[in-house]
Amino acid sequence: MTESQVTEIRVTGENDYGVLVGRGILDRVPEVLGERVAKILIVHTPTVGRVATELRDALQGQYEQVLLAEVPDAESAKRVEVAAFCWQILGQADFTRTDAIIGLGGGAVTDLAGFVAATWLRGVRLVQIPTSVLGMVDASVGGKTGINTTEGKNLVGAFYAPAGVICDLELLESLPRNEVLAGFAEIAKCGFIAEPGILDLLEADVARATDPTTPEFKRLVELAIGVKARVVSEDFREGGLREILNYGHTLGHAIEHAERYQWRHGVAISIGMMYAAELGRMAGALSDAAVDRHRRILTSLTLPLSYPAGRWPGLLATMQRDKKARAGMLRFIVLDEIGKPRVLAGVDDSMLQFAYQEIAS
Ligand SMILES: NC(=O)c1ccc[n+]([C@@H]2O[C@H](COP(=O)([O-])OP(=O)(O)OC[C@H]3O[C@@H](n4cnc5c(N)ncnc54)[C@H](O)[C@@H]3O)[C@@H](O)[C@H]2O)c1
Ligand SMILES: O=C(O)C(=O)C[C@@H](O)[C@H](O)[C@H](O)COP(=O)(O)O
Ligand SMILES: [Zn+2]
Repeated sequence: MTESQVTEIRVTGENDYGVLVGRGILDRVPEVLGERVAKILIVHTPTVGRVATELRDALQGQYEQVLLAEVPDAESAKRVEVAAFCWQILGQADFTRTDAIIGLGGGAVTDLAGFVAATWLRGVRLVQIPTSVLGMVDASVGGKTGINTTEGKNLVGAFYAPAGVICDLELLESLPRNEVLAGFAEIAKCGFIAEPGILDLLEADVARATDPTTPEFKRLVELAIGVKARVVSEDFREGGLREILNYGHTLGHAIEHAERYQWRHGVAISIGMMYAAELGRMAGALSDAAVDRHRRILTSLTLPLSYPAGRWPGLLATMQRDKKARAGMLRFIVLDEIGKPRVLAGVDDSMLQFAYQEIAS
């Protein structure tokens, strides 16, 4: 694929903004930033330093000041000390409410940049430019921003909508293959919870589906963003429906915490989805065939499906801090069938452990 159309997927409801998907589309940044912006802070990781510098150079003549904030890579960016480093730059450069922040990087950076934008002066303009598959299909799209704490994943944050999101598929050229595949955990998630067409595309030819240069890849990115945009448009603040986007995350986040945030999110979520599938089967509805489909698809993406047996007590303790828990009661998203998610609450610990035994290594 040499040329591609620019697709715009809109998030509506409480907020209204577009998610652009195309190739070589960073010239759309000023249009998405909108008028009146004078100063811009581009928050990025070292891995996309060259893109950040080129973007700054391209914007420099058009704005009063364009600054770079290079932050630590991956989950190390999602710490309060790093947010404070960004706040310090904004303070020292006198950023006002008409100035803007650009998040440029993987999901960890867009989560951090979003949180900084939400908190600086109680909210300044934010444009997200995700550079990983996961950032494009999920993290940058729905306005969930946040950082981790010692106690758990994403425990501090805000719902804060961007002015727009720019998914330039050319930026994926430098993304390592294992990161591409980790991002596909969230694409598969959208397939399991709402869009079985995603699963069909993955099953038809996983090599083409996961090759960022193919039309199939672009289609999958658009389908996954479409699922997220539809859900977020209906329930931005997670009053109910939005919880389905957390499929696989109750255990997945506990695994990330157990691994001290050294694992990729998508890798942990893969195990979490396999667990949720087993739980769905035990809760009485999900068929053996659907559970096997989870296993086949996640395996075809070379994602893991199991976690050591002895880790269960620690995982169970961490899951108590999951944001879906209510009054000390854990709640999971499970499927009755592919495309039919629901909340499963009030499950006793023995059933939870029984399901874990199915994925324990
Ligand atoms: N806010 C949300 O709704 C939401 C949704 C899903 C995930 N998340 C969060 O997103 C994070 C995971 O995102 P991720 O998988 O992108 O991880 P990440 O941000 O850690 O990026 C993965 C790795 O890829 C590198 N990278 C990114 N783009 C690159 C590029 N173009 N070239 C070379 N290297 C590149 C990064 O520097 C990093 O080393 C987690 O913190 C997760 O909690 C948030
Ligand atoms: O957008 C959502 O809502 C999601 O749950 C998407 C998830 O993929 C994402 O990992 C999110 O950050 C998890 O949110 P949390 O509220 O469980 O921290
Ligand atoms: Zn996720």
